[in-house]
Amino acid sequence: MADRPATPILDRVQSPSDMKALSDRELAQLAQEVRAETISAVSVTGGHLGAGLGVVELTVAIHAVFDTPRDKLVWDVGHQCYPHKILTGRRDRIRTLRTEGGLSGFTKRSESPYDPFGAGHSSTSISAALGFALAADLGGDPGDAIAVIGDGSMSAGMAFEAMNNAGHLKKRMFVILNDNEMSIAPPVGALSSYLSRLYAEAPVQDLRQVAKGFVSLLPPPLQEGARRAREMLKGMAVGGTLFEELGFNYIGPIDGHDLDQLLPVLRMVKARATGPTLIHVLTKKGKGYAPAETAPDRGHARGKFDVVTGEQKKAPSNAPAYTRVFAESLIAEAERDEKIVAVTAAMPDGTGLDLFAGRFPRRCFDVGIAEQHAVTFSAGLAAGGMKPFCAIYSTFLQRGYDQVVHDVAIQRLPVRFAIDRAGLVGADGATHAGAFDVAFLANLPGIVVMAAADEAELKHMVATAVAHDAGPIAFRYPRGEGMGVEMPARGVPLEIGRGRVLREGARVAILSFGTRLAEVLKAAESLAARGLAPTVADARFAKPLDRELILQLVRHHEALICVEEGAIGGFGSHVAQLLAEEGVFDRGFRFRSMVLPDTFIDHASPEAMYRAAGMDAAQIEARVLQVLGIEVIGLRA
Ligand SMILES: Cc1ncc(C[n+]2csc(CCOP(=O)(O)OP(=O)(O)O)c2C)c(N)n1
Ligand SMILES: CC(=O)[C@@H](O)[C@H](O)COP(=O)(O)O
Ligand SMILES: [Mg+2]
Repeated sequence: MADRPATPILDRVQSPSDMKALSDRELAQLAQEVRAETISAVSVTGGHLGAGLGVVELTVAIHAVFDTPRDKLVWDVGHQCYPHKILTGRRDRIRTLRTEGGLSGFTKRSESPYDPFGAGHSSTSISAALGFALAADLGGDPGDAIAVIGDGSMSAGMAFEAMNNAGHLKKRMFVILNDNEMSIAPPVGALSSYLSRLYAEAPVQDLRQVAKGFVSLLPPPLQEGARRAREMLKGMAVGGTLFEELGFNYIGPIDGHDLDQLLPVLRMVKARATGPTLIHVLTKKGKGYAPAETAPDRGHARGKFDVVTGEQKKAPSNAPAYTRVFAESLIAEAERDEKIVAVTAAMPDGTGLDLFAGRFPRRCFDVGIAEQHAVTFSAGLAAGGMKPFCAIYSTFLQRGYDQVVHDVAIQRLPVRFAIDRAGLVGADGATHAGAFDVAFLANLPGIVVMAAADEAELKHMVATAVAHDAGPIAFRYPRGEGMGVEMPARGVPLEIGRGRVLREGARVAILSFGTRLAEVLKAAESLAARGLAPTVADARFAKPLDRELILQLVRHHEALICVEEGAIGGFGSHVAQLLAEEGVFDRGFRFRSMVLPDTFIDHASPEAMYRAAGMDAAQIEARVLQVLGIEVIGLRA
């Protein structure tokens, strides 16, 4: 075993510039130290583990060979960026990952010059890197542009839009395809099979022409490595690839954990490549940590864990998670209705459709990271007579919005949208907030938009969606555990457009939409203790609104306050529109709409984020007192 350096090399690396003087052997040692640091950090904070472990050597090699941050390194999704953050001056804060005030779990421009482009959603890196490459070409920020994109993210249409354009523009840029044969779940799709064939047959683009003579260009210490690369390439077959057809130089596949391959190839392409170049690296998600390597999801996301055993320290919950309630409700409905089918965009576990697929393998479709396709595919299923449940997180549904409008709503096709992760999601921060779905859906003619106030309501909304064939219908529910309410034996379809009054009060009515209801009821309790018990109602529907209920609340109260887990333009805006149209404001009626603030809220716990958003029980109470003109010291509305 090579004698280990007395001082960890990582202690001598404050930034990538400190890596330039390291030998290849020292870089290999550095990679091991970065891997250990990544495991240690995530054991403390929780977060995305497997993807980062899979790119440790690649991260070291890129920062050793390229001149970051002058060269722009753009990570796709960004969930694999923890080794990158450790090597780019953030090691001292790496144990604040995904915590309030701490480092983001994804790349973020405002966090570091080494994060030239933010991420969180997949398949954006090639587009962004191409932008940087053209900017440099046109006299903007100089430097090379390198996108690192996974095999799963490569399956999204946006990645091929960018490849198509890059191949056309023919500007020098680099795409490193990190192929670990994993998405969150095992990858699906023809592209995944194609990539597997690429290294089964090992056809590689013959770079001997590029390799010829470049050795003399490199400084002597690097020439040996370059010779090895040339020898290695000599042994590889010549073959055409899809990527070359798109105008890229293709190199690979190479072992993404072998610095003896990575370093000379990256040095070579940096020295000599012209035009767009794709380097296909093979890696293992979770590499170097057995509890991740052997896990079905390869350690994609983990709570805090014990490094030795890999055991997660997750507090047991006494309430079913909303996701599981959705899945179990849909399974129960599908037992009775063979028209029910389900669609996910690469998130079977996150949406709970892995449970549905286990029961109905032929009626569940994972289309890969392809939300646009998922929506229109669902529209096709509906047009073909099925009852499709398109289960997509609120934030990821943003990617398929035109398809919702153009292919579903205009044709009034009965697609059922199961919108999980509605509202603020916590550690994933602003890129994953489910803040906008009500705003971008409820304005569509003919759509029904619901929000579950608790897990029992969610079960009824699944039944409601099954029964609704008149057009598109969406129901939203948050990430995490339910309220622990009593569950009905069976979901019962709700009357479309009907809300419910939960407690009668006076002077002020609070109309809640979604799971803020729990905080509203807490606020109501506190107000009752002041002798100011408000009426509390659950709207259930943002579209169609329960006009009768709303106007009744107006008739019997001095003021109406709406509360929702969404940005402006959603439920409260629709109520305001109704009140305006009914001339309610002409009579000086007081109305308030509590929505998420007009800002992107950084990662923290969901409770802390809602507090920052001004939407916890105390702030709801303060808003009621304020609208009644009652000033209470210390209560911030
Ligand atoms: C538009 C979008 N849809 C879904 C996700 C959820 N997601 C995060 S990582 C991931 C899998 C990415 O697979 P790959 O690109 O192969 O990276 P790996 O985790 O294997 O390193 C998915 C589906 C996302 N971030 N963005
Ligand atoms: C990186 C990414 O986009 C996903 O892994 C996402 O973080 C999953 O979110 P949940 O943890 O809410 O399923
Ligand atoms: Mg992958």
